[in-house]
Amino acid sequence: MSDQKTKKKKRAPPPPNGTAKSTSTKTPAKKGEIDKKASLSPGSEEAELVVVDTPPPPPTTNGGEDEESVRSIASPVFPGDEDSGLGSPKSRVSLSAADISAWASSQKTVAETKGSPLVKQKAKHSQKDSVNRLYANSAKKEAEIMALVSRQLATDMDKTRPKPAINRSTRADSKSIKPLVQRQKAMLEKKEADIKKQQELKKEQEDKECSFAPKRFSKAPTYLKRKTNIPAAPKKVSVYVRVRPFTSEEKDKGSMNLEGLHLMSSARDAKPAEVVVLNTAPPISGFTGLIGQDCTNRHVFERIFMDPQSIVLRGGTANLFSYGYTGGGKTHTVIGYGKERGLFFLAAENLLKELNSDKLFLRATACEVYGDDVYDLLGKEKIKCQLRTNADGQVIISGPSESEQMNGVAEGSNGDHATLVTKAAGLRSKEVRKPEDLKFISSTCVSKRATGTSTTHDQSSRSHAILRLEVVSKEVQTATDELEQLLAEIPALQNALDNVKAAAHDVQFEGSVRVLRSVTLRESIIEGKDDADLVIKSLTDDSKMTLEGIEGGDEPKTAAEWAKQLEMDELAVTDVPLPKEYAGGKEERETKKKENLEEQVKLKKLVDEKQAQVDKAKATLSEAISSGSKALGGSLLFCDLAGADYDNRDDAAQKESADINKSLLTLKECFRSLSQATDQKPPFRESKLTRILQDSLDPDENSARRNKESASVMLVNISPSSSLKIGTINALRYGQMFAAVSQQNRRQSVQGMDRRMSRLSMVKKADPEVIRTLREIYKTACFSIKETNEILAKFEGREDLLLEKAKAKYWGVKKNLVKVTKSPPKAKKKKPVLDEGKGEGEGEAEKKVEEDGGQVEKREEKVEREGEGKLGETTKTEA
Ligand SMILES: Nc1ncnc2c1ncn2[C@@H]1O[C@H](COP(=O)(O)OP(=O)(O)OP(=O)(O)O)[C@@H](O)[C@H]1O
Repeated sequence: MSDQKTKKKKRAPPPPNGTAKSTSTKTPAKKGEIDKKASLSPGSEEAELVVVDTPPPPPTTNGGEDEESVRSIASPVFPGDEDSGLGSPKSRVSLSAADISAWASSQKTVAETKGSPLVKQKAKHSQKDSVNRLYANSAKKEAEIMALVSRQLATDMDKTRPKPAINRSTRADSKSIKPLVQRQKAMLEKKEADIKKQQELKKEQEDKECSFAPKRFSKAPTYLKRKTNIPAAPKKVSVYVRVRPFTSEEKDKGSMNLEGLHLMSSARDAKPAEVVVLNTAPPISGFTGLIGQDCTNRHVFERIFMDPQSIVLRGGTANLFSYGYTGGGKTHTVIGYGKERGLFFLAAENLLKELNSDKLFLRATACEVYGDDVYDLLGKEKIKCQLRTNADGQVIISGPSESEQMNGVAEGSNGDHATLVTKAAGLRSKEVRKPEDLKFISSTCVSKRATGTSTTHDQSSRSHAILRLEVVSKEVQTATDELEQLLAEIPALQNALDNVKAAAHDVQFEGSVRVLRSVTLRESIIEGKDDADLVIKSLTDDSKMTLEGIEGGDEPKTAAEWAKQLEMDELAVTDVPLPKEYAGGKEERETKKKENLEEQVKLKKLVDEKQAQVDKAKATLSEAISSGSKALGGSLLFCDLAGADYDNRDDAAQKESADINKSLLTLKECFRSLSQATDQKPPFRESKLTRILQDSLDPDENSARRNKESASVMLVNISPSSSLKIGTINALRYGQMFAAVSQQNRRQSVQGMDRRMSRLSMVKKADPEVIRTLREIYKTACFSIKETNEILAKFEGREDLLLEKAKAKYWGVKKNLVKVTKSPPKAKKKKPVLDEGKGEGEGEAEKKVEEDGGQVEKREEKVEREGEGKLGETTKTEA
């Protein structure tokens, strides 16, 4: 920056009473600023401006055996050259020696130009003119090259074939093309065979994977992430109805069967429409299956839960929901009575048997959601819990919090920072090493559930109970506990640090005063009141003020008027803190400030140390998991849902029903979303029940689960008794809604998903060999890497098709299906137009991509039409 330009910032003059200190009035500039200014020599700013409009550097030659004749006229860019620092294609246009010297002199002229903006502007214009002239020359020459090369190629290659897009840049001499094509044809045939073989092998491998999930979705969880807006694969959701037998009480009362109710199990392979549960008009049907009165719990387990449970062995989740009115048989099915063990027991027994390891066991937790509250059911008393979301966005259920003294942190010197760690324990858990260990759940949890009067019963379950069993090992358990302990300490330490930081201000300042201060200083100094500040005595409504300690200060003036009178830069009204008064004066204040700073440093160190420990604990946990069984982290979830109500009861009871209905509807919407391929997130956040279930139903990418597979089964438990008709029909209708969203969406999405998956699998699995071959073809056809990349991006997921087209078009490899009309598309006439906004190369690349893509798409259309037998006039293969 020139010296004349440097403006001096003036400070307020010392007050007339002479109390002003000679404190430096200079604004401390930031380090970066000083460096920047220091590095700018006079005229460097102008030099920077010149760079913007600088034409391309002199041409650089590219290697190649047969290209001398072409290269002497043009110096195009080829695949592999883009890293050579040549810049955009525009900058690579060939220039003659005269052009170069003209360019160099214009460069010099401009670089030397300094002084008034008008001169600079003029220099820039003349430079621009010269560059434009150069480009116009180059474009003319380029057109000549194109014509030459096109003619040469036409004689060498099939004349009926559309000309390769060699119009802008070419390296290969026309003579070299024929042998090259032959060599590459041979190479290509070999590659084709290899590619086919590899694809077959891959397919075989994929088919072996994932025995439970439908094969077409088996790979989905690994690369279908919602984050990338790619629809997630539908999750397996099945909905069954179980009809229980009459109880002895019902038999004694002579209860009648509900008319039209099917009591026998449906065939395993029955279609949902065939699974009629109740013959009403219209019939209640559409379920995955009906489990009749003939089935024991073991039958039920084997039919509906054995398969989903196999996911747990791979670290995934299997969820069982039971729904129905009181007396429908939920507890009988899930927990079991007497000798008839429930699915909870049978699943755990089966899982432990399958795990077959002393090192692995299950960790059980149990909680219930009642209205808007969550309770831990496992233990002597029911404990109210909180739902919170951790740093990873995962929902954590935490019990009552406890505070304890933080290690290594003493009471702060001012007594003003936290020294207690507040930790909230997670849900209480029990180890399950053998199925009998589950007994405590039936004895404690079930009895503690909230019950109440529903429309039909006085012992209706009014809460949703959630029981979980997770596969763990001692190492994983220890590492998890340690990590949780450390994670609980970090917020407490951070709080302590924040408190000390906040106290730093109070140690130094007390109250504030309104002053008139230079705008520059206002922004750069946040210190308290400075002796040089102009203290405002009064401020009027029309922004005029009187000042203290200034001659004539009692005359109200605006900030601008004061600035003018005092010959200062812009002034502004600012509130500044007042330094705190200590008995020991400034010295004591400085000591306090120093102590506070030391405290901050100490706590910051502790936070950093704790964070390092957390990282280490995470690594330990991760190591414990990865070195252990792949079943680690797998879980079983059993959810006994509260029955929905359709009554108009009053007050609390109605609110209770509303809460239940709301959460059930949200659950249904989540099922709907899960069972279809969508990039929409299921509405988990809309109810506490679904928030808790989210990580089991649809673990997202932040989930700690190693395997994010999950399968859910909804079981509607009903009584056969006609006396419970209303409750039974309501439960069935509710279940039918779940079944409908699951089946219908599944059916719909299977086709869509098939298409998407086949495309996505291509996107994902684009064979490197195919890509490499495509690159070679485009390289031979003189496409730059940039152009090639654009074409590949445009045809992402359809590389195989592109390969066929490209082979046909550029290598003359005949393709049975690919046909073109008699007249090949006319090559677009190139215009050597150069606009400032878009470089020539860019425009051409776009055109070429469009052209290529357009042709391929047109031909695809033809092929499709041919498949329909409508392409009678098509006569000639492309080659
Ligand atoms: N499949 C079955 N076979 C024989 N008895 C059954 C069956 N299902 C349920 N029962 C009996 O029906 C009665 C009610 O069952 P259960 O207690 O499981 O109902 P529930 O839906 O859990 O009710 P609540 O919602 O009140 O807990 C019990 O006496 C139980 O033994």
